[in-house]
Amino acid sequence: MAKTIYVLNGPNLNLLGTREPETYGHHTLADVEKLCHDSAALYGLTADCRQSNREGELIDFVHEAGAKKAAGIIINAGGYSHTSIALHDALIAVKLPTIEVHVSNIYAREPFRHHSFVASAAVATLCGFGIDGYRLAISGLAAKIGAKAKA
Ligand SMILES: O=C1C[C@@](O)(C(=O)O)C[C@@H](O)[C@@H]1O
Repeated sequence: MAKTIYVLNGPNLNLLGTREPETYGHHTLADVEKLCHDSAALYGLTADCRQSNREGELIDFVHEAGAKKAAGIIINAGGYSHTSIALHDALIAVKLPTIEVHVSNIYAREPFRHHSFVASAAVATLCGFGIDGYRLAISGLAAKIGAKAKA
């Protein structure tokens, strides 16, 4: 079974910790990535964590995950969630189980955040749990792919 999950974070998520802490909390991207490494390890999986502020680079990461036959993708595409048909198409193209994450509850925010192009390419979306959403997403992905928790 494939062991690597790609954890992709999009634009401005490198600013977690200092960016609008009232909305996104005080945890940093480094905290997110450590949480993902630790959460994946519980299931014998490895998290390959990437962040980019560029749409094309995120698409390249999705293609790479597909080419390497990764076990799945966890993605917070940030603002591109609401705009990027190209990212949606890339996720559909690689056919990997994908879980969408948002730190904030996008449905309790401005109407322009209520639609996500990523959502329709994903198995599930988690939003509003803060950075714990990444841990929950990895747990959900592990269940989906049949990766059992290590004793
Ligand atoms: O950049 C982000 C972060 C976000 O994806 C979240 O994690 O809550 C929500 C998006 O609407 C926003 O553009």
